Amino acid sequence: GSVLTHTGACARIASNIYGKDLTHRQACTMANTIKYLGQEEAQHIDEELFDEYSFSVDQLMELAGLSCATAVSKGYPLLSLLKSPPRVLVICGPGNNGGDGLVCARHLKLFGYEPSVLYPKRPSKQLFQNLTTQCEKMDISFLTEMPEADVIDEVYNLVVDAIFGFSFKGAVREPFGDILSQLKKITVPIASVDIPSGWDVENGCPDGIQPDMLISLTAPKKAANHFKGRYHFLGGRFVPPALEQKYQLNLPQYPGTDCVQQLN
Ligand SMILES: NC(=O)C1=CN([C@@H]2O[C@H](COP(=O)(O)OP(=O)(O)OC[C@H]3O[C@@H](n4cnc5c(N)ncnc54)[C@H](OP(=O)(O)O)[C@@H]3O)[C@@H](O)[C@H]2O)[C@@H](O)CC1
Ligand SMILES: [K+]
Repeated sequence: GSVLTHTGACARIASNIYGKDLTHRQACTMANTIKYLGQEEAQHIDEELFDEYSFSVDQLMELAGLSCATAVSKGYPLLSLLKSPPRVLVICGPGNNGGDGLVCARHLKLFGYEPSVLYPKRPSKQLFQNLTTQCEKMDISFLTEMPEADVIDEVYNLVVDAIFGFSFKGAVREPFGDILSQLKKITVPIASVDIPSGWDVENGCPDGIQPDMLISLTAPKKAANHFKGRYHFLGGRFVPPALEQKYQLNLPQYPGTDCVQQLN
C-alpha cells in the first residue's frame, strides 16, 4: 500500500515474482510495467516514427496536442474552474514541444476554454507559422510579454507548460530563464507537456517548477520518476505495435477510444 517510485515498483514486483536481482530494464519487462525512456531513446523513437514509419510531424503533433487538451479537460473540467472566463495561459517554446502547445491551445478553445498564448521565440518553419495562424484565426490572443506571477494567479486558472520537451539540454537560456522563474512563483496549477520545462530529461530538477499535471507523450521519460503532482497522463496514442515491441515500451492499454489515459 505504500507509494513507490516507478523504479521501486518495478524492483519490488520483479523480486516478488522472480526472487532475484534484475536490471531495471529486465524488471520493467518482466513486471510488465511501462518503460520510462532516456533522452537518447526518446529521440531514436522520434526519428524512427518519421524516417521508418513515414509519419509527418504535423500528424503526430496534432495527436500530441489533442492529448494534452484532453488531459487538461479531464484534470481541470470547465465546471470546476474558480475563475470566469475559463482563461488558460499556454506558454510555447521554440521546438516541437511548443508546437504541441499551439495545437493544445486550439483544442482547448474548441473545448470551451479561453486560452492565451505566449510564444516568445518563433521558429521560421512553415509548420509553426501555420499553427500560429490557426490559433489567431480562432481568436486566441498572443501575449507580447510574460505576465508577473501575481497577475497569472489573478487572471488564469492554470498554465500549460509547452516550453521544452525531450531535446532540452544544459542551462536554460533567456528569455526562458525569466519565464521559468515566474512559473516557480505561481500558485495556480501547471500542466507540463511531456517534460516539466527546465528539468533534466532523465534526472529531473529538485528546485525547478513543480507541475500539478504531467502529460507524457508516446512514453514517459525518466524525469517522470521525480514528478510529484496529482495527475500523470499518457498521451500520443499513435505508436505502432511493432515499434512498441522493438523498444519494449510495455504501454498500458488505452481505455476504449480515448486518446489519453491516467497513469496515477
Ligand atoms: N516523437 C514523439 O514522440 C513526438 C514528440 N513531440 C514533441 O516534440 C518534443 C521534442 O521536440 P524537439 O525535439 O523539437 O525539442 P524540444 O524539446 O521542443 O526543444 C528544443 C528547442 O529548445 C531549445 N533548447 C534546448 N535546450 C535549451 C536550453 N537549455 N535553453 C534554451 N533553449 C533550449 C532548442 O534550441 P536550440 O538548441 O536549437 O537553440 C530547440 O529550439 C517532445 O518532447 C514532444 O513534446 C510531438 O510533437 C510529436 C510526437
Ligand atoms: K514542457
